[in-house]
Amino acid sequence: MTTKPASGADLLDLAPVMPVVVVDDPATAVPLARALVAGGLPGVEITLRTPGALEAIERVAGEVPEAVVGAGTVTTPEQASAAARAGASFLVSPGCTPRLSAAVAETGLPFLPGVSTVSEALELLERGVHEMKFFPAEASGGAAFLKSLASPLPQARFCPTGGITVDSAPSYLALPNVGCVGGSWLTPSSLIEVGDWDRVTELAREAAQL
Ligand SMILES: O=C(O)C(=O)C[C@H](O)[C@H](O)COP(=O)(O)O
Repeated sequence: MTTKPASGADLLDLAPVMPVVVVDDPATAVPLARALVAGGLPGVEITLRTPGALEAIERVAGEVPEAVVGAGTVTTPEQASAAARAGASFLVSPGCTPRLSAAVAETGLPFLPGVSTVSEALELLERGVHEMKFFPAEASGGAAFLKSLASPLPQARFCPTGGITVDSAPSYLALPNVGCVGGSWLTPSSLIEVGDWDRVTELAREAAQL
């Protein structure tokens, strides 16, 4: 059983990569999570973009205690509470609004709110939130943007996500203000559809060593 993250800082320190997954068939979520854990990546962010996502979270939470399963693409207060009820251990959003923050606070779960500008990061820092997702990372300036924030906002730490690959991940991970990167490259739908869990484990192993 993996220790559950208690804070955003714990999430950033879990592993170098947070796999971001789109699950169409909830039955695939359990072998998928096991494959990621076998490769050395305990975290799995299941995006709330498909009808089966909440069931997938529920199954992983119940059947894969070694995994740390969370919900991604949390964009409404209702999704935040539904994900918590399904057993999510953390929540991730591509952005952040006051309503969403309030709903997430009620769940008591660690949360990575998304930002893509300096002012958004400053606003979170003002509220005492130091760990954030940087989304969409590549489209918003990539590693160069985050590098520029390290001096003026040294208290902010990021999980950049969006367009990152195994090749571009090291340039982010080398920065002092990056804890981990998020990405979907470990779990392409082509592998999920055919159930090639060994390949997912290989990709996870490669990512865990970044
Ligand atoms: O769903 C969310 O909460 C998001 O913010 C978007 C995801 O993090 C990205 O879609 C993952 O990025 P890719 O690795 O480019 O696929």
